[in-house]
Amino acid sequence: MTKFDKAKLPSRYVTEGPARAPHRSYYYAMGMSEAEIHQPLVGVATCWNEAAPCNIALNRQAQAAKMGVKEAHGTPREFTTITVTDGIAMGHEGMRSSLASREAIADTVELTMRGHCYDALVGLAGCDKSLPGMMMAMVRLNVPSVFLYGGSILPGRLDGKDVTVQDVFEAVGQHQAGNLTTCELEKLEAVACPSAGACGGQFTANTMACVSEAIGLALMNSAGAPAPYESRDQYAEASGRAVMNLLEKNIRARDVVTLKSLENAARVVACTGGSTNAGLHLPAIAHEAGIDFFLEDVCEIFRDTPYFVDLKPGGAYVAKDLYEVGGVPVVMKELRKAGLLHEDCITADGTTIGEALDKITREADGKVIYPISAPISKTGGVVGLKGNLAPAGAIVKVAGMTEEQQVFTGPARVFECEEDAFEAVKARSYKEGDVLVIRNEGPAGGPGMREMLATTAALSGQGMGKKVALITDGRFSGATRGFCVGHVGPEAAHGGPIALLKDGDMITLNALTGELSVALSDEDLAARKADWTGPRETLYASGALWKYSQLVGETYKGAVTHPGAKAERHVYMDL
Ligand SMILES: CC(C)(O)[C@@H](O)C(=O)O
Ligand SMILES: [Mg+2]
Repeated sequence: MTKFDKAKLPSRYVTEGPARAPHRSYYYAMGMSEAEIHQPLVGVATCWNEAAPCNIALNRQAQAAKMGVKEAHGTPREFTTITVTDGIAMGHEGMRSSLASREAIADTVELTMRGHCYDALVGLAGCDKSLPGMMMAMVRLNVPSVFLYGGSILPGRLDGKDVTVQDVFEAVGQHQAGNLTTCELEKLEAVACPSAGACGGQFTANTMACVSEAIGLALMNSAGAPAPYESRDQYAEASGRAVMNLLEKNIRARDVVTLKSLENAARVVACTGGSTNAGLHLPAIAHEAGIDFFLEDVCEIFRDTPYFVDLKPGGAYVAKDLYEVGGVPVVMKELRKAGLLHEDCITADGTTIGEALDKITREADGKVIYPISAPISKTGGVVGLKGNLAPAGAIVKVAGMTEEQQVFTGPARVFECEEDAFEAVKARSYKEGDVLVIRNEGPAGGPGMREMLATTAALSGQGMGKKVALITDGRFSGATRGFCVGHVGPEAAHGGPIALLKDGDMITLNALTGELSVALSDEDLAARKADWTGPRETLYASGALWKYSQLVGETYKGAVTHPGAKAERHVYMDL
């Protein structure tokens, strides 16, 4: 006997009454028993595929999640969605599909859930866009939901040192500069990524994995264990049981994701020196709940959050090291000590964050996680900027940079797209002191807001990462380092000031005061705007990317494809 009142669950539309006999026939066809058909139906969405190591371990974990659902008298129904893997899409046209895939993932999970009237959702994801896409679907549907990260990759080992894919991207620059032989490059590429799992530093996937715990959608500590560890499967099973508990208590995704829990998530991004992409994904998740939590709100949190977790790319350690010293819960305990955490938010086990943290006995180890009272730096590893060059804001990761390195003035060197900039970097046709400007790479103008690790890593690899600055209306990888300012808004395609820059304009970037400006008066900018010939024509006149370019909204609001949506009028069946 199930303790769930099926008459109140969405799945009754597909399993109950004489009119649903044909529907039940399909379930019998898949080997389900009568009892299983009449239990709650739980969608188990995974992003498993063979595109990249990030998602390859999800299938195993999904089976464990399904066991957990079954143990708690639910019937799991597994389904998959798409992914685009940034590491492989990087540096070419393919990267335009990346951010657009976040929306496709949210949409496909939503449509599958709606079409089959599932009652709850366990979502497993392992890569940069699949994590926020899955969380967006949970908040959009507002069903009882538990998120589970697929886990990070193990670090590679070369010449007695841990290495990650970041080293391989940067090795391309060393190779271009003649400081690395082809043979050495090949040796590195063969060992840098030794297992299943998402990129190992505090890059975008691990940043969003930390967010999943901090925001409350994932069980505490579930993000930490690397993908190949079968100990992850205990969390998967527990996630399956947890979603049934939430269903019983009718705790839904929007009870968990609130303004306060978004603030908790932003704190964790800042104190770990996380990916600037969180400046897009947190507003996008908030948007699904009808909450205005824009880039400037995220940056406001960053401003007074100490940076105290020493992770790559700014710092020394990888996700596995963080896990070994206690993971996100220990980080959150430090935030709590400084009064920087809302403890009353709900987490995936149905208790509050404060209650969940009370059960954690470990303390900051002082090496990977510093005590918040003696942080690496007093302000966040990620900073927001504004000024006459970015009236709608911009974002930069400063983790690992000294205060002197966070102020830069130099002449603009303008490129109309990433390829032009990469070629110039490859040919070393730029100078120390330049501010490289890459425009027409915004969400609508790219289209797709490409991530530019190939170019920024090449600069670092050439040893020029600290000698130039870079600004763009596109975005950066979590593995990008150097003074690289992204999300400059409004984007060039919308006629933002970045579209009006000319070579030689003097640009000032100041992460200490939060300024991004160009030495042009309002009159100068207005005169240039009057002469502006309009957005550059993109390559895409049809298909998914054209559709995306037509629908996508502004960067500071998360580059969502339905900026006018009214989440407060949301319906999922009659929940
Ligand atoms: C390839 C990476 C490192 O995953 C990157 O895409 C990121 O955003 O962190
Ligand atoms: Mg990425």
